[in-house]
Parts: sequence; C-alpha cells; structure tokens
Amino acid sequence: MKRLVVERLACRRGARLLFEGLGFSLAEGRALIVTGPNGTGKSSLLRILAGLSRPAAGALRLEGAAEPEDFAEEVHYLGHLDAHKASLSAAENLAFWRDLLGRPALGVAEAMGEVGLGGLERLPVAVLSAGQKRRLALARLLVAERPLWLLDEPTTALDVSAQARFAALARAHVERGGMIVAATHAPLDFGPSDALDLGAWRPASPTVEPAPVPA
Ligand SMILES: Nc1ncnc2c1ncn2[C@@H]1O[C@H](COP(=O)(O)OP(=O)(O)OP(=O)(O)O)[C@@H](O)[C@H]1O
Repeated sequence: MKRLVVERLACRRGARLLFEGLGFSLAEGRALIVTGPNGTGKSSLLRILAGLSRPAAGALRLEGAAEPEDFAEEVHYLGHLDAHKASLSAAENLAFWRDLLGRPALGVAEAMGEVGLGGLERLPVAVLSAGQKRRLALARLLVAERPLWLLDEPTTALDVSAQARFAALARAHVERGGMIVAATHAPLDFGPSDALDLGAWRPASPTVEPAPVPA
C-alpha cells in the first residue's frame, strides 16, 4: 500500500516563509487538490514533492516505494512549462520521454490518441497550438508508469472537451491505485479527492529577513 506522507513542511522563497507546519497524507487511489491565492506556494509545494527544491523544514516520504525518502523515480511532474523540443515532432518528443522515464506504459501513438492528438504525430511541436502542446505534455503521463502524478495547473490552455478527456484519464489513474497532487484554480474532478487550501498554512509572520530593495 503506497502512501505519501508530508510532515511539518515549511517552504521559504527569498526572504519569505510561504507556509510552515504543513502536514497531510495521501493514500493510493486518491487525489489531493491544492488551492490557494496567487503566490501562496502551490507551485513551490509541487516542486518540493518532485524533489526539485528543498523544504526549509519538515519531511516527506512515499511509503511503499523502494526508496521512501528519495522517490523522484516514482513521480511524474508536470509544471507550467511543457518541456518540449520545438524542432522535433510530437511523436519524437513523446518517444524521448518514454525512453528516458523507463517503466513503459502506453505506446506513443496510443498515448497521443488518448489525448486527442491522433494524426498530428509528425508535426514539429513548434507549429502546435498552445492547447495541443499542453495535450502532448499530458500524454507524457501515459507513456511511463509512475504512481504519483504532480500536476501544476494541468488544464491550462485546454478546451472544454480536452479538460473532460483529461479528467477521465486522471480518474482512471486514481482508480488503478495511483495518486495525484494537483494545484489548480479551476475545478477538477479526479475522483476520490481531498482538498488542501494552502492559504490556511501561511505563517503568522512570513518575513524572515528584510528583502533587499532595488536601487
Ligand atoms: N526563486 C525565487 N526567489 C524568490 N521568490 C520566489 C522564487 N520563486 C518563487 N518565489 C515567490 O514565491 C511565491 C510563491 O510562488 P508559487 O509559484 O509557488 O505560488 P503559487 O501559489 O503557485 O502561485 P500561482 O497561483 O500564481 O501559480 C511567490 O510570491 C513568488 O514570487
């Protein structure tokens, strides 16, 4: 049984403590929807969970993983940037990620079909629309098996039908025993879910030291 456990987590950016004392646990087969006003630290929390930045304090582990304290191999992280090579085709980009990530799941053509990009495999990413680029980024989640999906505003630029299609893929992941932590300003239906309002974890006095004022 996998379970993400976060204890007494604090995040500092520059001179400000964004949140502190944050604790939650997320069992397999559930999603956690993280909300909060702009600048509360949703993206920063996801980056900490993905192992891309260090917390100022606290601990996190993925119980049931081979290496509970260092579980970067167990996560898919989808940030604001789509991380595509513009000159390569859509299929080449996805094939790159499939090879790099390991633990292959869907094939490239199949994954592109799932996100509604069938027929666009050979187009260079440079000519894809913003929504098509986002769909291609989401297809990455499908080509490699990773139990924990960390999604930062995953539905940005998606039209209504693509949002619904993606929500169905996310629910299927959760139904299979996967986990999702998603930061969003939009309502997302990822199946059995918990809610985390990060604004509630703001410290009483967020400024750690005076910020330098530019001359
Ligand atoms: N490298 C950095 N140095 C200093 N401050 C930073 C750095 N990165 C982010 N911040 C600040 O940290 C705060 C939190 O940013 P973050 O992107 O995590 O918020 P968010 O809740 O995801 O916001 P949004 O809803 O706008 O996406 C912001 O005030 C931001 O300016």
